[in-house]
Amino acid sequence: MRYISTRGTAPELTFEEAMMTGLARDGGLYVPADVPTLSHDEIAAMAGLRYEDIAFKVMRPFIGETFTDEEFKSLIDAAYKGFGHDARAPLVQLAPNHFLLELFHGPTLAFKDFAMQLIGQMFQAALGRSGKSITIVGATSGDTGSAAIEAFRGLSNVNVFILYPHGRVSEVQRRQMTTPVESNVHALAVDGDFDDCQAMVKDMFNDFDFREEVALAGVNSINWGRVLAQVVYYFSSAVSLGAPHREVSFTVPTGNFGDIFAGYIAKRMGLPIKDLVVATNQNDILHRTLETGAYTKEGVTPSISPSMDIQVSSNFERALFDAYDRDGATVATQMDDLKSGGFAISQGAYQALKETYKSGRASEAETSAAIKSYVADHGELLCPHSAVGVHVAEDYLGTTPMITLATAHPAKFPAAVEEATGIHPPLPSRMSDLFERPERLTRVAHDLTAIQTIIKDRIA
Ligand SMILES: Cc1ncc(COP(=O)(O)O)c(C=O)c1O
Ligand SMILES: N[C@@H](CCOP(=O)(O)O)C(=O)O
Repeated sequence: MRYISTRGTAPELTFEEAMMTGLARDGGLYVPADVPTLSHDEIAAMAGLRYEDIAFKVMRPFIGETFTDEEFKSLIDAAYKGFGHDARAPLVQLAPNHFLLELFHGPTLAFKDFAMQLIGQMFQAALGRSGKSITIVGATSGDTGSAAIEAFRGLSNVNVFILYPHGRVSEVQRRQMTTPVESNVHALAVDGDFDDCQAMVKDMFNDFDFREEVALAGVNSINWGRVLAQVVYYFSSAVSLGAPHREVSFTVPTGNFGDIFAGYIAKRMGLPIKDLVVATNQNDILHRTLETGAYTKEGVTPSISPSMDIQVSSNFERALFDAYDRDGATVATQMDDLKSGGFAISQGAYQALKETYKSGRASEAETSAAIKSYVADHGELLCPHSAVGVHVAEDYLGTTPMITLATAHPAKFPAAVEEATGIHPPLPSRMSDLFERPERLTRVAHDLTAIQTIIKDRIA
């Protein structure tokens, strides 16, 4: 299995190389040269299996020779053993044809744990073999950062620096990043928004001297391993509702487009998915793009679903690459145009995107109303991101079962949940002292060179 860049000029890599490399050297994102498929019988045989066993069957074709089967199975088992639910990703029925996929039973209470816990295991195995040390630099709107810190805290051969937008993550998210005591984790509060943080991380990858000097690695969804691990729960949930014998649809609260792109990969692998619905909050660039064919940046407006406050949606590049029949030069040109405000997608590529993705948006009022009505009518207390999902999904309910992804636990966003319902969602007991733990963070300006200096000084 080889991996190629969405911009067409970086070297082809193996799975292990792509995982450890992060961003391609031409600025693109790695994708598999060919997407492997699973037969109807292979998918049918997943019925009744443990989540871990489905994970092995789904991911094995992508990893080449990186791990033996036995090694890979034990990494998967280790990744999910700390989850607070035996099913790992349980399905809850909301209405006759509407289901909620709870992805918040991992250690940091968001769907990021599914990929980050496994990436943590895979990185440790690969670094153990090579004897190397690395510096992970990540950007977060709240959840990737806490999941990454949890997965890598205390490791002697990994330093983790997380850039988050100061004042724009929830207090629980911030404390999850700032209270771990291990000296290898560093929370950097940036004066800017998530897009600024993500752009600086990509700039660090494009600064080849810095990249070599600190042995830079990425755990954002830049990293193909992140997307791959998220493909699994599309299979586990669809199979539990009768796939491959019947179709299912998914609605996915979307920001950086990694999660819904994982759903698209599941479909390419042979899972019978009817609709893949992109659900955005008021920062609705993806919905507007799918409505108009023009990707046009506007400012980010802080919302009650802060993890989706994103305008430059990293994995949309992977979607464009396929929509343009894998023409890396065209993708590179469009990504250049994005720096100066946006680009128009060609008619053929736009049609391809429209055939693959449907979309909708939830305003702030609609999000709050969904939080309120789903607890009142369905007994399900939702986080604001999941509420965006169910609100949008309602427009697509029909005869095909719809699965909406619940991407975070309501207790990560207590202010928005309490405002909508009057209910204060409690944190699980293992983190009930989160608000008593001392915080450790560094305030930084939106200044790439200054942040690179901090990173170099800290790892020296
Ligand atoms: C809780 C939550 N929901 C939804 C999203 C959007 O997911 P993606 O960036 O993969 O589109 C994020 C951030 O990634 C998130 O943290
Ligand atoms: N919402 C994310 C943003 C980063 O997304 P990623 O999937 O590329 O890591 C977050 O919570 O940080």
